[in-house]
Amino acid sequence: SFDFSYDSSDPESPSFASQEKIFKDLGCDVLKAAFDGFNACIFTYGQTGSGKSYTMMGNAVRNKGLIPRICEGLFSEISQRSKSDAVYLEIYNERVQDLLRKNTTPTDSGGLRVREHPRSGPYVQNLSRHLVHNYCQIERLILLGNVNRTTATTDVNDFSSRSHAIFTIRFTQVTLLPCETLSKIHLVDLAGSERADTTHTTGARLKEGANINKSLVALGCVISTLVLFQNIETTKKKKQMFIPYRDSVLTWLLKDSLGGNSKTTMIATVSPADVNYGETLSTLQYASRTRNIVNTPTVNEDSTVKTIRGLQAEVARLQRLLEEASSFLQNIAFQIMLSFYFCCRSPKGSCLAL
Ligand SMILES: Nc1ncnc2c1ncn2[C@@H]1O[C@H](COP(=O)(O)OP(=O)(O)OP(=O)(O)O)[C@@H](O)[C@H]1O
Repeated sequence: SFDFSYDSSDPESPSFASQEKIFKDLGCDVLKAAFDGFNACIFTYGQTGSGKSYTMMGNAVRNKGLIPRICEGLFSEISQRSKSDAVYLEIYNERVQDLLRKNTTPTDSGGLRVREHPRSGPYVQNLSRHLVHNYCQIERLILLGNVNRTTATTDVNDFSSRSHAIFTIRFTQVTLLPCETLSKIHLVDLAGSERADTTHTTGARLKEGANINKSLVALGCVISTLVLFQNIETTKKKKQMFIPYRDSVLTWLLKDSLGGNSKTTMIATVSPADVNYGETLSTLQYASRTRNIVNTPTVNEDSTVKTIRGLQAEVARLQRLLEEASSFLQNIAFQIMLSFYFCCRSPKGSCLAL
């Protein structure tokens, strides 16, 4: 089962799906979620060379992919009261690297450290964050990050991504005060699953391939456990279950997007070639399992803003009560005055009761 299915192998075919079509179907939902105050995520999964980077990034000039189009959409609708910042990282051989600032302080293992905040969740320490005001600024960041990203030539793909890349936009909106929402948009281009016998990799490429596969297995494991978790009915058993998010940096950073607070879309890319039958089947099985995950997206409001709004509602309620009480008192006063008037005007010894 699936929501959409696209064929982009032959531009002459009547069923050909352009980058614009993919954006209209999938990217617009991400924008809507962000403007409504939800977190959103799109990630691509598929074998090496099947078109993940093409779908996410595209050909920068002619055939823009989802990332530049989503950024364009965001800035075309953004208001004066919104602000955005972007981070761009890659996970290369299980190490996190900042794609927007090469000379970051690495840990002993050579990458940046991933930590977890009790409320806002996992984050990368010392990752450079860039305030962006318009599309040109964010486009520059995308291009810089793409230049820094680790790619290499394999037998299957001339520009094969050797790392998982996560481009994250934090989008804050201040609408009628007091209302502030923060949406995190994760746009993820995973490195492709690959078999050494088809890619003919050796040495460093082989090691990269092994690490790529390792984190994709960890992703698969998280997905399977989440599906099991959601099928369990008793809360006690649910509490005993452990979701192995921390088994890889990728799953740890995408914790919210997988079974958490996010509207997430998975794009499975497959090759039309029959030699790839096995990989295609495995990608579709992976996607089919992922579809069973139920996320719980909520609007991300600032807690102080929430408190202020609660207090404002309380003030409004008390004002209403005061108004009701004062009109009741006015009414009583009027009636007393009226009865006094009639008492004064009635014949001696009798009093008109109202
Ligand atoms: N729909 C498409 N139309 C035209 N060209 C495409 C399409 N999909 C992929 N390509 C081309 O195929 C090649 C491989 O695609 P891409 O690099 O996106 O694969 P990938 O899945 O990201 O691979 P890897 O996992 O190795 O990084 C690229 O040259 C890309 O431009």
